Amino acid sequence: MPLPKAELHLHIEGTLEPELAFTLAHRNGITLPYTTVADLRAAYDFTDLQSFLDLYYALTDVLRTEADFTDLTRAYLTRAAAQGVRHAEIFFDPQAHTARGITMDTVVNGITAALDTSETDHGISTHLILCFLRDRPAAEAMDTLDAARPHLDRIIGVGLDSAEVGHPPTKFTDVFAAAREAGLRLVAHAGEEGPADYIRQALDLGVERIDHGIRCLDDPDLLAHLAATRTPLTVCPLSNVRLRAVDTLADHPLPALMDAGLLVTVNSDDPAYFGGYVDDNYRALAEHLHLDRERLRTLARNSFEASFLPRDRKDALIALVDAH
Ligand code: HPA
Ligand SMILES: [Zn+2]
Repeated sequence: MPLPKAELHLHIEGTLEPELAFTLAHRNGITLPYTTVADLRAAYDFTDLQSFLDLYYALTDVLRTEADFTDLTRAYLTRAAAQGVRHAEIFFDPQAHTARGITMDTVVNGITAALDTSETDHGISTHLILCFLRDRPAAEAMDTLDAARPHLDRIIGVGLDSAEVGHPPTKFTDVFAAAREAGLRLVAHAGEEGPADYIRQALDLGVERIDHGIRCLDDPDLLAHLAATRTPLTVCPLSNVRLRAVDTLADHPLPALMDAGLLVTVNSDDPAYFGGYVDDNYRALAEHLHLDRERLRTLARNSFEASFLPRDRKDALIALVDAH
């Protein structure tokens, strides 16, 4: 059995497997520009974040109805259970859908219908995090937050994703202040392709976790600050290699981040696109970086520690790792 763990960096749209993409395209009368699953998988040859995002956004077009979002989320939860996931904090990108005329209600109702049965079906507790697309205007992010207000009982926090370079966190200072005012938790992607300074800016927005964050190694003072404050990083090793933020798994900076005293977690990001779900990431690290069992258990404990669960739930889940 895989180690019990939390997944804290997972884009639900990034769990769309080619088979389900074809099923939903057929159901919705959409013709994809690919004829077979193999043909589509062959397009998963990315050179950077943008080349991935182009395909990721193109394929979201098959998601049209509540049932589509429910099927997508159910498929993820089924796979996550087999990977030892006991708690998942799931990102979604409403602007990728509302920009196509799909309503916020359709997206949130569809996803939460699957989350509602996750504890019973899979023993996985869940939280939902709304991400703003940083390459779109800040005013649109504010409109997105307003459109989500009727659903805030189902959304624990907000994040920031999409094309990083040229779209610094400071662009979203007002939106993040409004989200905090609404009682939401804050996270942001920073330091994936962008510079260490974007991590500093994300901290200035008030975020509690940094998604990716690997570029903090370029700034020793920032590294020391992240260690001292126990600010979690949600690191995604297979993603970093596929999007060429890191050359090979053997070169991945995860051990250096752990050795610097950071609260590092391992996550899958967009598993349908990057060649593995969360335990596949743990196993790839074990193999290529020779992480021993105790280091893997530390990563699993960190995943619960870095979650937005209440203290007693964290402790109960950490005890499962200890007993594993
Ligand atoms: O890894 C990512 N980085 C930025 N934006 C994203 N949107 C989906 N996945 C990602
Ligand atoms: Zn991500």
